[in-house]
Amino acid sequence: MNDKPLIVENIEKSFGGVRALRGVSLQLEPGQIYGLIGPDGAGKTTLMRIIVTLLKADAGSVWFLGRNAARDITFVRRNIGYMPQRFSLYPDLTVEENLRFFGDLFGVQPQVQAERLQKLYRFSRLGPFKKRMADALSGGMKQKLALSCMLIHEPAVMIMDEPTYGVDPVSRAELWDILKELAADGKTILVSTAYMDEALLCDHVALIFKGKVLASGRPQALIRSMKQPLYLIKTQNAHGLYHALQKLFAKNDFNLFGEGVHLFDRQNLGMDHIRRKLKENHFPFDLIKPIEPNIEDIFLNLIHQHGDGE
Ligand SMILES: Nc1ncnc2c1ncn2[C@@H]1O[C@H](COP(=O)(O)OP(=O)(O)OP(=O)(O)O)[C@@H](O)[C@H]1O
Repeated sequence: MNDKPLIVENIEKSFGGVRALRGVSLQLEPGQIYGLIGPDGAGKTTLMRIIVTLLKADAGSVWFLGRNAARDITFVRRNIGYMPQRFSLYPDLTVEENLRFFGDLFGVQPQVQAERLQKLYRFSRLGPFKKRMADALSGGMKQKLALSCMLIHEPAVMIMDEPTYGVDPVSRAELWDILKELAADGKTILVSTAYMDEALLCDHVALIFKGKVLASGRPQALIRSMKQPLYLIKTQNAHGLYHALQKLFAKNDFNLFGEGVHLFDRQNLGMDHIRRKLKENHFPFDLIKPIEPNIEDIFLNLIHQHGDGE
């Protein structure tokens, strides 16, 4: 029997006419941080709810530690940690009371709880706030408490739905440090995010869009797989340039970023040729230079290749 932490095979799920998942497959290795990267509505939450047995798939299967999840719901729920997007802490309980509540819920003995609380305080740095009401915590602290509540029964596999959503950058970095520490400790983590920069913090990512995995692999390998030259065209007027470029290039060739436009040179025109064209057409730009793609470039490129996912 294959006892990989998690195998997802060809999951399909529709809500009425909406195909939320169209044949999604993933395989997680022990101790891996596996990122599910995609924009709102890509299907990340639906997939996670199916994995943790809160929702039934229309087709396909989930294997959790070698067992068929749909047939062994109790085993899955006992051994998996799930942190939903809107995690319900008890606002009028303190940090410690929340942790103990979840400890009781998962049947963790009080003396074991006491030990685990100390460990959780250490890495969440919530120790000094243990008597504070959950409601009075900052957004980042609430997320760390939610994560700690999920960890009190020490699950081997964790499913986290956008744990850093809406959290300030410092708390985001702290949460990622915690995930890294957990993975180093042998825990397997499936984490979703809509923040592209977080993809680089994962060992492996699946780029998901409109219910389909467009690509999966190590983030750096995905970046290296991009063979076409990519140029940054810097400008003070990115929107103006973006619209102007529509006259010269196919819409799949360029994307708008804060500092300007990223242009994929699909036709191998070369930078000098492109620079000349921009000047001839009086397009507003400061400079053009070759750049390394980032994960967002890769994602946008894949979305375009798939005909915007349809
Ligand atoms: N209970 C439901 N009823 C109808 N449609 C749903 C339901 N749940 C999800 N959907 C639809 O399925 C698609 C995938 O949604 P899902 O919430 O899984 O995406 P997501 O990637 O998690 O995005 P978000 O971060 O916004 O939750 C969307 O089109 C959504 O509107």
